[in-house]
Amino acid sequence: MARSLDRLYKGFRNLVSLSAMWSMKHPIYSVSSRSPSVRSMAVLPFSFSKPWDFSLPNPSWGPEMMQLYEHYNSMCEVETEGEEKQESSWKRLPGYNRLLKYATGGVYLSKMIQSKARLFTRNIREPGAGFEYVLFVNIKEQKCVCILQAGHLLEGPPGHVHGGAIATMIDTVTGCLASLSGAAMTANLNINYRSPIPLGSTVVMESFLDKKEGRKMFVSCKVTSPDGTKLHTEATALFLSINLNHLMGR
Ligand SMILES: CCCCCCCCCCCCCCCC(=O)SCCNC(=O)CCNC(=O)[C@H](O)C(C)(C)COP(=O)(O)OP(=O)(O)OC[C@H]1O[C@@H](n2cnc3c(N)ncnc32)[C@H](O)[C@@H]1OP(=O)(O)O
Repeated sequence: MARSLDRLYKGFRNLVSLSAMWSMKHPIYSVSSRSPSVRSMAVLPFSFSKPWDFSLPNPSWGPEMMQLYEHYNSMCEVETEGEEKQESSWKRLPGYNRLLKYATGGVYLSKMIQSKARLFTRNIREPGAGFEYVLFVNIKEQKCVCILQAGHLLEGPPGHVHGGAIATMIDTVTGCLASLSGAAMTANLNINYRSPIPLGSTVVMESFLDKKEGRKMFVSCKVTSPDGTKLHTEATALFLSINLNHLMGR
């Protein structure tokens, strides 16, 4: 089992390169004109044979979410300098509800633990109802950006996003950054909620690796409005790299 876990984590590391391939195979929906009624009726074409990539646009995505997606997605494209083609340091990460299963071609932790396990942030099937998000990473700059559209099932204070839902997404974005070079777990997460996030709105979450000391990774995160003028949330987190056996209680 330890060997399977090692293979599994190597698979996660391959996600970054896999993402480019995946986006070529799955053309983006046309979402230019959207009304709320169209959004609520939209149904994702879930496939039971192929993993569904939740980080590609669906009809529930509003104009701000789409605009930001297109902005970061265009930065993932191959850069050309004169005749030379250079791979961009930005990558879009595909988003699966069983990340480890689909990232590793069949070897997955969920099955070892429980076949019904699903990634917390990807388990609401109604498009637009829960966490609609896409993650972009810049390995060179050790930076992760998440574009989040928070759906109506994430309500905390009336009309606004629950603080726990915000914390979940901060943990996801910072955790993704910390896990790029190996498995890591959150040891500490400090959050300052500066201004409430309206339900249905889109926010930008930027995460940076501030410092690395042995197994410790100090990561920060900032949640802002799409134009960056309004600060919603700030956070710092400590992640510790782990041996995957840690999760198996060894
Ligand atoms: C995971 C694999 C998946 C891979 C697929 C990737 C998918 C990527 C996308 C998904 C994204 C989602 C990401 C979600 C990420 C979570 O939500 S993880 C879930 C929440 N976190 C947990 O449940 C962790 C529970 N805690 C633990 O398991 C253990 O306490 C830890 C954190 C692993 C640390 O234990 P340990 O390895 O035994 O470390 P320990 O020897 O106690 O301490 C080492 C050092 O760290 C310091 N330290 C430890 N804890 C703390 C603390 N809380 N505060 C300050 N310092 C501390 C110690 O003081 C010590 O310092 P030094 O003396 O060396 O200077």
